[in-house]
Amino acid sequence: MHCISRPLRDLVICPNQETARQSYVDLVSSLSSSSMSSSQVKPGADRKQQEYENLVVTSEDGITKIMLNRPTKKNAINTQMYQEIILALKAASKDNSVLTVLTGNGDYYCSGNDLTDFSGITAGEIEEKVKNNLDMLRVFVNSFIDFPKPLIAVVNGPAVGIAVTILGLCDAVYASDRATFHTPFSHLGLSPEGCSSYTFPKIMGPAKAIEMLVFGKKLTAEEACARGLVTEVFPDNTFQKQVWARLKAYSEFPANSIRISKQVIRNMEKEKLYAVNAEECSVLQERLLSNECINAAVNFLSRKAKL
Ligand SMILES: CCCCCC/C=C/C(=O)SCCNC(=O)CCNC(=O)[C@H](O)C(C)(C)COP(=O)(O)OP(=O)(O)OC[C@H]1O[C@@H](n2cnc3c(N)ncnc32)[C@H](O)[C@@H]1OP(=O)(O)O
Repeated sequence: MHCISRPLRDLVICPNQETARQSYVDLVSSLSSSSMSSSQVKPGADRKQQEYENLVVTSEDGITKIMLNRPTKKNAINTQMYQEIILALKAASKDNSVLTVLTGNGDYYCSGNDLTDFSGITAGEIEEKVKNNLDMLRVFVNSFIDFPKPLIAVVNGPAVGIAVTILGLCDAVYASDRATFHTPFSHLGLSPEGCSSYTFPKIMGPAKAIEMLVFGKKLTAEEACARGLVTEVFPDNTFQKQVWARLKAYSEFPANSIRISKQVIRNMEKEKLYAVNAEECSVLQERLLSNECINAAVNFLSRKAKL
């Protein structure tokens, strides 16, 4: 026989409105007190700090903040930082926070992939290094695709390369009016990653996506907002105050409802995004070994070229 809990049974069969109302209250409180599973979140008041080499991660008022922390290198993402972001996202996906925020320390949001990553290795080692890095990139991008609760980018300054493409997998993007958005892949002999070959045409239409991803047009924050990549732009002098007040208000919404609604909106696309990510990484693996790319990296390292 099908078994229903006492408050629910009372609710279903009770003829008296008053008793029914009380039973409903009992049911709701029994659900919230006893059956909160580990995958459900409740807004936490915890504040914790885990040590990373290249990130500062804090949790407060239901918001976990992951701050890229290599300001002297414009927050360029090196191998260790990729791995730390993967770990920080994993931890944030399981913590009590309602929202997770990515931001940068200093004047840049992020200058993209660390172009010195391939320096100091021999010609014989390069193929293996590229393969390992691309395996890591695939896991990195998948951790954005899989992230179970709203992931918000607080873009405090210029963003380059992978720091821009990954925004297409974020759920909201708030930008300072000082921020710019630049994907100079062709300039570097590279090709799009972060699922941008799929998300950007969806967000802004193919012609505008090609202007960015193929021809490397750098956008202002207002232009990125007009194209739908950025949710809202704030004046730089009030940026932090306004954005954090907004996020604090959002973090007070019912946590499970927010998380489930994000998943309903995003989950439908997951399989497609995994496939796009795998294809982009496979194309990029060849690109990274091309003369076009090696020459661009050498030019940057020998200080002959920057953006
Ligand atoms: C894991 C798999 C591989 C994935 C590959 C896919 C690629 C994705 C991408 O992200 S492509 C984009 C790569 N990024 C760039 O091309 C930016 C390169 N940097 C610049 O052009 C400039 O540094 C700048 C415009 C970002 C800033 O210029 P400026 O304001 O004049 O500052 P500096 O150039 O003096 O920079 C200060 C300091 O930071 C170092 N730095 C900046 N960006 C990077 C970077 N991307 N990689 C490594 N280092 C970077 C710069 O060299 C300076 O260091 P120094 O003080 O000289 O030690």
